[in-house]
Amino acid sequence: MNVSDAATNSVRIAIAHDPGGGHTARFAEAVHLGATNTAGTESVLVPVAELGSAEWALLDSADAIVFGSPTYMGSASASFHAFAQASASRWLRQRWRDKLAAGFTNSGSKAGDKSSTLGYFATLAAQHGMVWVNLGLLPGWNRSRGSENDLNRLGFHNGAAAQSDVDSSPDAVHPADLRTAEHLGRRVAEYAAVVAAGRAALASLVR
Ligand SMILES: Cc1cc2nc3c(=O)[nH]c(=O)nc-3n(C[C@H](O)[C@H](O)[C@H](O)COP(=O)(O)O)c2cc1C
Repeated sequence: MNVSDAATNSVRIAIAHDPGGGHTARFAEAVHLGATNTAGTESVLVPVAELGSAEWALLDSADAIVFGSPTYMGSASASFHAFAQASASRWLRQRWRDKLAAGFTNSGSKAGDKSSTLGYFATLAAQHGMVWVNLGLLPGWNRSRGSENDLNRLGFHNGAAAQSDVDSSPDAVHPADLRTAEHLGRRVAEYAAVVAAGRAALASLVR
């Protein structure tokens, strides 16, 4: 069992992300908000460029890890890939096996090859034996009465995707994308609680 405490139903989510130039940091904070606003959840933001032993321990003890990065050149950033490579030490012992995983990304174009980044996160999670939590939202902004303010306005399924104009400041990120990221944080927190409760129930059966 991870840090979740079955007695208090508390679960911990770690958001392993590259804040990029600031836009992606806003979405990491939104995922964090969605998770912390879910009863019984602790959430921690872990910037992947600053990993010391304490930060690795946070990841090792989390019930769920949410991966996040800007999309640069059609994939996660170099900084995120360096983190993924460094996580091979965990992969070798399958240290993160059976944790939940999810992902989010942000890029300049509406599509912008963000699917590649989210797909990469899912592959990274699979290599670690983690269990992928998708976005769980129907696509928004795809009907005559739809609007860019719809949740999941960009229509992704594998994770939360955001678009920020390349000449905009991080203060100007799209509110619908922030709400979509918050939704992901909430969804991961809810599933982490379900898994923790299920494990506790199974453990009590075999006692
Ligand atoms: C090196 C580099 C590569 C980029 N590659 C892409 C890309 O593949 N697709 C895209 O839509 N935007 C791309 N962009 C635009 C960024 O994804 C966009 O500006 C994003 O909001 C940056 O987020 P950040 O402020 O968190 O770094 C790229 C930007 C840079 C600097």
